[in-house]
Amino acid sequence: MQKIEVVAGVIFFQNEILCVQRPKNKLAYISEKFEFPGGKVEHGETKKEALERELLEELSISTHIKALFLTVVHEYPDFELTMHSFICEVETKELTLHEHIAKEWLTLKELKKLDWAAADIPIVDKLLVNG
Ligand SMILES: Nc1nc2c([nH]c(=O)n2[C@@H]2O[C@H](COP(=O)(O)OP(=O)(O)OP(=O)(O)O)[C@@H](O)[C@H]2O)c(=O)[nH]1
Repeated sequence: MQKIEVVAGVIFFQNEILCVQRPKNKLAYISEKFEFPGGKVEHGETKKEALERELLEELSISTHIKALFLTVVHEYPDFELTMHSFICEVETKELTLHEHIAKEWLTLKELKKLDWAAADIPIVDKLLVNG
């Protein structure tokens, strides 16, 4: 099975976290799901470099990447995903959606109301436990 390695940012502005919605996709299980922004690590890049690049490309934002939060390995029907999530901070909510179709800034207790990609659920759960 195809393996994909992805980095994703859990981006805080004060006590709110940025959640972004993917566009429609032929794979129903990721189509229009919410996720933490990021993308694939390219050859020769560190994880942090990949995340900085993806956040600039997808959202036109620069973030302060603080620490690795959780690595999730999830088997989707068509590929195996390894996703490294990092806690990040921004100083402004200003951004532009270049690929996603919607965004929400939510507090921890609001996160569960969204329809998350399955691989993101362990990240959401850990955020809720850590409070
Ligand atoms: N970035 C990101 N991808 C996720 C998350 N959860 C999740 O299942 N994925 C899946 O990981 C895969 C890679 O994501 P991506 O499409 O953002 O990567 P990318 O921008 O480098 O892709 P591309 O350049 O091929 O379009 C997608 O199939 C996506 O559905 C998440 O929270 N963040």
